[in-house]
Amino acid sequence: MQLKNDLLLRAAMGQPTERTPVWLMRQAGRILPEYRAVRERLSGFKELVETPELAAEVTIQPVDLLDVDAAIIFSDILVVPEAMGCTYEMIEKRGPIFPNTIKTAADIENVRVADPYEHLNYVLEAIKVTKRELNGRVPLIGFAGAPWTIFAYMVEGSGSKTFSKARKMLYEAPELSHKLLRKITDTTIAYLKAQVEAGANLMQVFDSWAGILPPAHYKEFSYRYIAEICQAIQGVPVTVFAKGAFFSLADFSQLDCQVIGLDWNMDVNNARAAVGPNKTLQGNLDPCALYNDFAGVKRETIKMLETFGPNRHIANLGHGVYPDTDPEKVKCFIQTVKEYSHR
Ligand SMILES: Cc1c2[nH]c(c1CCC(=O)O)Cc1[nH]c(c(CCC(=O)O)c1C)Cc1[nH]c(c(CCC(=O)O)c1C)Cc1[nH]c(c(C)c1CCC(=O)O)C2
Repeated sequence: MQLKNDLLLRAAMGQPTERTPVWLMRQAGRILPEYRAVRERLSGFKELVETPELAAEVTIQPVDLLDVDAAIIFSDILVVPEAMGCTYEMIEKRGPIFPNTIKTAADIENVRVADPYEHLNYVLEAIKVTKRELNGRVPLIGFAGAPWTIFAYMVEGSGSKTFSKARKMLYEAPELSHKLLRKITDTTIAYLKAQVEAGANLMQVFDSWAGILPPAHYKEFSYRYIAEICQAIQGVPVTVFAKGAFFSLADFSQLDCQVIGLDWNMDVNNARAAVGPNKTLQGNLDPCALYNDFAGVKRETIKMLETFGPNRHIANLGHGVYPDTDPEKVKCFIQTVKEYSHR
């Protein structure tokens, strides 16, 4: 079906656009009272993720309420380790916990390469329902975690300041680490391909814990698997967002992907110089800039747009929007991008 608004896809491919497209990481979620209303009726986060009609409903909320240029399928990166046999629990106000972490060679042996059609069909169904209900209004973004970030959760068992258990495994058992990363990569490639087949228009790979690795480890245990994923996903643009991986931006220029996401620590001019002219950059306003008054939100947003310039840019925050952000400030950010970048 022909999209009525394909700004995101054209900007990703480096084609000219009338203005800069804009969406927000974590736009579907707690910033919207309408999301919280759906969520409160349910037993928990997982019921929402696993019920395609409800996942589609909250995926579309930001399109209706915030007027963003893309929807992102409501799910989580942690559905992948769950499909591989490591279930997670989402603890209210604390985050995810894995009751059984990966510790030994036998644990890694027991992890399976998941078939997305068997173990993640609820996400594929949610994509199909969302595409039908969006009716071509905006593109739908599919996503997965990068293998290293998924590995970090499977080994550590929860979020962590240091992820020292996960990083320790890279030193103590590099071959075993690669064995697990191999299984995660194979699952992720099949999963992303299935999302494309279900109708998603662009894929984003989240490497949320990229920034905790030394550059040499990043290259060996993360980058190479991301490169493989990029090569395997054809037919839709791919965005790689590796939070904190400023040291790898020059390597990212070699990836078979169209868009590189920048976090708010990254200097836009340095990033452009490292990545080169042939990729679109996405980002990178500090999520805290949205705690400003309206004039401040506008000012910071315009500053960001001027730094990136009009071409090969997708406006976004440098990470997910914080849950206590006023949706009116989010709207101000979006409207400012639309008005200011119009040409
Ligand atoms: C690391 C990571 C996770 N999940 C995700 C990442 C990568 C991006 C990033 O770095 O933020 C990705 C993610 N998680 C969620 C989405 C949905 C789509 C969207 O971006 O709008 C996406 C793209 C829903 C969610 N995932 C989660 C929520 C909040 C849970 C709730 O509604 O009760 C939502 C809306 C929970 C979650 N999920 C995860 C954590 C650490 C937490 C707890 C912290 C938090 O609450 O933000 C793992």
